[in-house]
Formats: sequence, structure tokens, C-alpha cells
Amino acid sequence: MKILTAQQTREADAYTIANEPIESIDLMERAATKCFDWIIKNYSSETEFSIFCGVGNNGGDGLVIARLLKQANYKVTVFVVEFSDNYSSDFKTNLGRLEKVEVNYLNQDNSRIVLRPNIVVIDAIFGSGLTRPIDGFIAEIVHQINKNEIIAIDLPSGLFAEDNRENNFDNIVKAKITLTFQQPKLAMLFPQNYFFVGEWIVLPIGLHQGFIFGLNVTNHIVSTSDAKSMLKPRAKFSHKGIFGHALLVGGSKGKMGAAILSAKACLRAGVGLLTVHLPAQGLEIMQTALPEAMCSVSGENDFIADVPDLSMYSAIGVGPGLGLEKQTQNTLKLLIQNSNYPLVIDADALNILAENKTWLAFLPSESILTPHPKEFERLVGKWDCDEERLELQKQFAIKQQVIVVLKGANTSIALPNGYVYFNATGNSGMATAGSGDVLTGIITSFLAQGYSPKESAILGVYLHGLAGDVAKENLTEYAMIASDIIDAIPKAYGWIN
Ligand SMILES: NC(=O)C1=CN([C@@H]2O[C@H](COP(=O)(O)OP(=O)(O)OC[C@H]3O[C@@H](n4cnc5c(N)ncnc54)[C@H](O)[C@@H]3O)[C@@H](O)[C@H]2O)[C@@H](O)CC1
Ligand SMILES: [K+]
Repeated sequence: MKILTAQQTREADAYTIANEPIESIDLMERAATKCFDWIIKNYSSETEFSIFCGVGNNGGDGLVIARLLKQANYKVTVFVVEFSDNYSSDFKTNLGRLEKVEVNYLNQDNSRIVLRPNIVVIDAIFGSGLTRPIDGFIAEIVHQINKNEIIAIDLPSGLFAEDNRENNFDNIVKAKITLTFQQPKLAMLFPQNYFFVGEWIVLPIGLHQGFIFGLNVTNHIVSTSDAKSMLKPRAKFSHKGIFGHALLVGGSKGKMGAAILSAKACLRAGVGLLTVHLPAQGLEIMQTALPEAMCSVSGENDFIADVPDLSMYSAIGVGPGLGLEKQTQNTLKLLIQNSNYPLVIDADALNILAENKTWLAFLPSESILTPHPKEFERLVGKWDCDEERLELQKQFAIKQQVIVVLKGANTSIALPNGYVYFNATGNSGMATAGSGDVLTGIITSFLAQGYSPKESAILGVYLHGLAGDVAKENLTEYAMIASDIIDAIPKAYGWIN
């Protein structure tokens, strides 16, 4: 699904109004009704709401929500934040439609409000029309409402939809929930903005699909239907050769577990055959833990010191538990030089690359690198904010012609053409030892099965997160461990299909 900029959203709104049988005022009614439906499902009729409305169309949404909540017998008070006397036309119309609701006007001379702590605030001061950071009396209002529980409409007021580098972070609404129209905004996907956005929920409002289809957009979010359309059916008369033969290179003394987790995930994700190349001491451990995996044994006992014959594999993943021994580093160099197709590179393999940056130029194109933020920093240096981090990620992917999977909440996947896909599955329970090894196994599995590198990265990250969500449901995000994510892969496949 495309992530439109605020400007593109305005164009899509305008195009929809011009080309569909819907008036602007009715589109507002539709959008606000979606919010109302969500609110009444999640808040009991005892709840008291104070709705803070600007005088643009975001405020117009707030007025419609006020009317609908009042009609449903909720206690509602409206505060109009008069930042201008130029009310939008749909705002005016909806102010006229509001009946039996107390309306208070706040402005430069009168910005004092008294809010009891149990009141739930609906924030409809600014949406995508914000043009400069909030200041003055509006900032004072924001500070006051931030003490209460807040549901933000479209965007938390004060947050720009894309780039907040020039913003004043003291004057932004801190929502618990953001009900956003049609698609998440880029800023909502940055960890730094979680503090303001809270959980976001997308409410489709039926913007013109043909128009959106034609837009050139670099940022995307992976939806369930995107994942579903990528997943290939398994033909009835299949044999294991059809689903590829993966090679995983990993493991060293004390770190065999990482290789096992990766190998097990690779098999669970559906590869036909798997060989693990590991140090001699790992042979018995692997064969006992995972009888389904074949083993290729390196000459050294404690670490990997040579590259096996690569001719029979359809994909290679390297890194889990690899260690940083000098001979292992040389092995990685040889692997990069000798592989004719993209590699999946993770963990210690990334750390070795960070120490030997000249090797980056020799990576097979479309190789998939899966760093967490610290590993990515070792590759590209420090950044000041999430916007800058995204820029570094894109530039790295374009320059090296690789796919960069930057792990975290909303893992982002940058492609060699500069396009970025954000993932929305997963939870904080996945911040646990071995979770990354599991991801490497899954992505390598998809590559081996014949998925393109782009599909392997996107689908791999999606399935990994979804399996994490299954595990959370069964075990809570406090108690789940990486093996649980592997065990949850079958059910996660069921959720996609
Ligand atoms: N047909 C549509 O266009 C739809 C729009 N919708 C709503 O409309 C919103 C966008 O509405 P608008 O474009 O009217 O924009 P907003 O309602 O976000 O606010 C726009 C006004 O705020 C002023 N402003 C911006 N930053 C300011 C600041 N820091 N201090 C003081 N004034 C400032 C602008 O000059 C402008 O007059 C969306 O976020 C969404 O909530 C929805 O109703 C769905 C349909
Ligand atoms: K808002």
C-alpha cells in the first residue's frame, strides 16, 4: 500500500471529490463516521468527551464526531481553537449542524480550559494542513490537553505528516490512539514519533483508487493483501527439489544456538532442502537439535574457516553466530567473491563487512543485508533523527545496489531503486535474543524457494512479524522467546492465507 505525502493526500481528496459522486462535505461525513464507529466500539457510553476542533477541515471532522456522539447519548463538549477567523466551508456547515452541544471558543484572549482527568480528549485541531510548528496560545492548549487521554483524528495536532526535523517537539499532541484516514502517514512509522502518535489505526475513506494507482510514490506499507498476493501456492505434485536447497553459513564456539534457530526457521518457512555449513564441534549439536538439516563441516573445530562447494544451492544466508575470527573473515570474503547470486547477510557477517567496507562493492547485487540499528550504524555512521536514518538507508541501498532490511518497530526495507517498504507486523516481544537469526532463516528460505530478493525480504519480514504476533497472543510479549516465533510460523501462514 502506498504512503502518500500530505500534498498527494490533498490531491487524492480533490480528485475523489471531482470524479466520484461525492461532495466534499459528504467525504468529511464519511471520514468522521468511521472515527465515530471506532470510538463507540472502544469507549462505553459512560465516557465523557471534550472535542478540540481547529477551524479547518480537521476541525470539521471533530464537529461531525461531536454531533454523532451526542446523538448516541455520549456526554460531549466542543472547544473551538480559533487560530484564524477564516473558517473552512465544511467546518462552517458542520458548526451549523451541531445541536444541543456546548461550544466554547478559545483564542489569544481566552485560552483557559478546565479538564477533569477522566475526560477523554478528541484532538481535531490540525491534521494534514499544518504549515508551521504550533506556538502561542495553541501551544498552551496542547500542554493542557496532553494531561488527558487523547484520541487524535488523522494526525496528532502539531506533527507534520512527513518530516519533523524543523518541528518543536514540546508543542505536539501526545495521543494514545491516532485514527488516520486511508493510509498511515510516513511520520507515524518513525520510532521517535511513537510518543505523539501512540497506536495508529487506518480508517479507509474510499479515496479514488485509480488516482492513487497512478501516483509515483517511494514509500510503502506492506498490507495483508500485499503479503497474500506475494505468497505462491504450493502445487499438489511438488517434490522437495522444487522448493530449493538453501545453504546457511553460521555458528562458532558458544554460538551454535544462533545457527540452529536460523536453520529451523528456514525449514519451517518451507524450503525443500537445507544444508548448514558449520564448525566441526557444531556437527553433533546440529544433527541432534535438527535432524531435518544436512551439515557441511568446516576444517576448524571452533569456527568456520572455509567456503564449501556452492554449486548445488539456490540461496545462501550467512552470519548467525558466525564470530569474528580472522579465518572466518577471509571465508566471508571468499563467499562474497564466489557467489553468483544474492546473499542474505546478517549479524557477525555485517560486523565483518563494517570492518572491511571495501568489500561492499563486491556484494552480488540485490543481496539482502539485515542490520539492527547498531549494526547499521557501524556500516554508515551516526544519525540525528529517524528522517536522516531513512535517508542513509535509501542512499546505502542505491549506492551498493543491495536491499537493506533495517530491523526495529516498523522494520523498513530499502530497495536498490530507493523504494522503501515498511512493515507493520510484530511487537516488542520480538526484541529478544535470536529473533534476528530467525528472520535470516526465513528470508533465506524464501530466496531458495525462488522468490525474488525483493519478495523474499518483504514477505520474510512480514511473516516473521506475524509469527511474533501469534506467539504474543499465546505467550505475551514479556515471555516469548525466539523459538516461539519459529513455532508460530505455521499459524502465521494460516493468517496470511
Ligand atoms: N475532503 C478532504 O479534503 C478531507 C479532509 N479531511 C480532513 O481534513 C484535514 C485537512 O484539512 P485542512 O487542509 O483544512 O487542514 P487542517 O484542518 O489541518 O488545518 C488547516 C489550517 O490551519 C492553518 N495552520 C496550519 N498550521 C498552523 C499553525 N501552526 N498555527 C496556526 N494555524 C495553522 C492553515 O493555514 C489552515 O488554514 C485532514 O487532516 C482530515 O482530517 C477529512 O475530512 C477527509 C476528507
Ligand atoms: K488532529
